[in-house]
Amino acid sequence: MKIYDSLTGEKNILSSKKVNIYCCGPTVYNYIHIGNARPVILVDILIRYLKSRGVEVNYLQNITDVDDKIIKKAIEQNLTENEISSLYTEAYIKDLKSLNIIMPTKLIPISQKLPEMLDFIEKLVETGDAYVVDGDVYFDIKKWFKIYGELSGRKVDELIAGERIEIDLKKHDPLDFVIWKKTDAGIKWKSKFGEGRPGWHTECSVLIDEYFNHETIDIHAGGIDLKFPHHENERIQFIAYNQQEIAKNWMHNGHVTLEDEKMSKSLGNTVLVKDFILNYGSNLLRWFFLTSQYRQPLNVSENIINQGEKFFEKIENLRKKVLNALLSNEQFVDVEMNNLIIKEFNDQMDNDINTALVLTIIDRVIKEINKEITNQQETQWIGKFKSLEHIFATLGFMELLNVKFTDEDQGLFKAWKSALQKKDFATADNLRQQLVRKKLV
Ligand SMILES: Nc1ncnc2c1ncn2[C@@H]1O[C@H](COP(=O)(O)OP(=O)(O)OP(=O)(O)O)[C@@H](O)[C@H]1O
Ligand SMILES: [Zn+2]
Repeated sequence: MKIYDSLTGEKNILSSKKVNIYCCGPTVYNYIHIGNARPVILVDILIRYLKSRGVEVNYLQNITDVDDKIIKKAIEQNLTENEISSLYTEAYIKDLKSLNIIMPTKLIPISQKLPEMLDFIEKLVETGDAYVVDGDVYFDIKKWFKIYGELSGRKVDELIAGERIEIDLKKHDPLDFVIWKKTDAGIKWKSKFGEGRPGWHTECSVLIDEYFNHETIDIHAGGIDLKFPHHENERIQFIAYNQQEIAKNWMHNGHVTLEDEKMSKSLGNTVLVKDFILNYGSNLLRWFFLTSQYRQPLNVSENIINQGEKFFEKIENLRKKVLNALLSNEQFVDVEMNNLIIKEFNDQMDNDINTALVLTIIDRVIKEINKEITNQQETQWIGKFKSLEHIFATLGFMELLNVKFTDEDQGLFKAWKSALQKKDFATADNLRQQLVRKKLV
């Protein structure tokens, strides 16, 4: 398959049978909003697709459970940092489950990897890639001027001018960033530099380095907002430490916006995942992300939610029609999935996960099945229906198109039809109500 790489701006071929993926996880000081769900669902769809093509996936995600924002929240709520981070880590995992996310192969709270972080930082100091000033440790960017900025596509002087980087007299260069932070507030660890905490950019580099055995991973995912400085800094540290790239492909998703403004905790314009699911269900959120190319911004609005609801009505109508056809018949010929449809689907997924076009395939196939059921073209529609089931499972929808039933259900259905034929409407009504309760009609 081809994946767009934000570093080179080109679509690279991903042909390996074993794929290592990392996606920056949440800072656990609040519930996640639907913007935060976009990278997670994107990676989930990618993983499900790769697995459907026989690829083995090793997927790591971090939990940032040490951070200034957590300390601030703990002070505000008169709780310990650990209480705050545990509460929101649990909430995050609960959200992942409600979103039908395949859990990462490993989910690591960064607080568990302090010795590894310190080893990493100490080595960077030894090699002259970092320097210590009064208990803080900074990454020294000057050796890396040639490649620093490549990911965000900006030259070093543009970065200095554009980012209004705070003047810090301790730094040798304005672009140097802290990798170990001296602190007297909040959780801290002892180190040879004094008591402190690791910097956020270092946490991801170290986790990747350790878990993937110093190897360049296949895909590094995350929202576009993390490109600079977070990913730029992750990359440069890894290169300094290992003399090789951190990732072969950088996969950045566009922002979810509300009234065309980035949804973000800091701006306070968030829709929480748990609230969205309560109101519209998690399938609708997944569908919402499928509607556009993942690199594009995506605006949430009443209009798009209405469109989503119509989409699921269409699926529900199809499900009932299929059930009716299946329940009315004793036997169906066993038909394989429709290979042409699966190929069309795979082709779009292979093209940098072109889900917007996948949705048009789904729409067309639904129309065809509806028509073929009406015309009783049994062998055709069953193959198409099976392909649709495969596509929905690969996209990670939950309980969609469920047409399972027991012999008893079929007995009930037949009794209803027979009562109708005999014009025994009282019995028919009663049987129908039972079928409705079982969602069979
Ligand atoms: N509006 C958004 N649209 C898409 N992805 C987003 C959005 N906001 C955050 N993300 C992504 O969610 C993941 C988790 O990010 P993080 O926990 O750092 O968010 P955050 O700092 O809480 O964001 P914010 O404060 O901006 O809401 C990152 O990959 C980030 O890029
Ligand atoms: Zn990261």
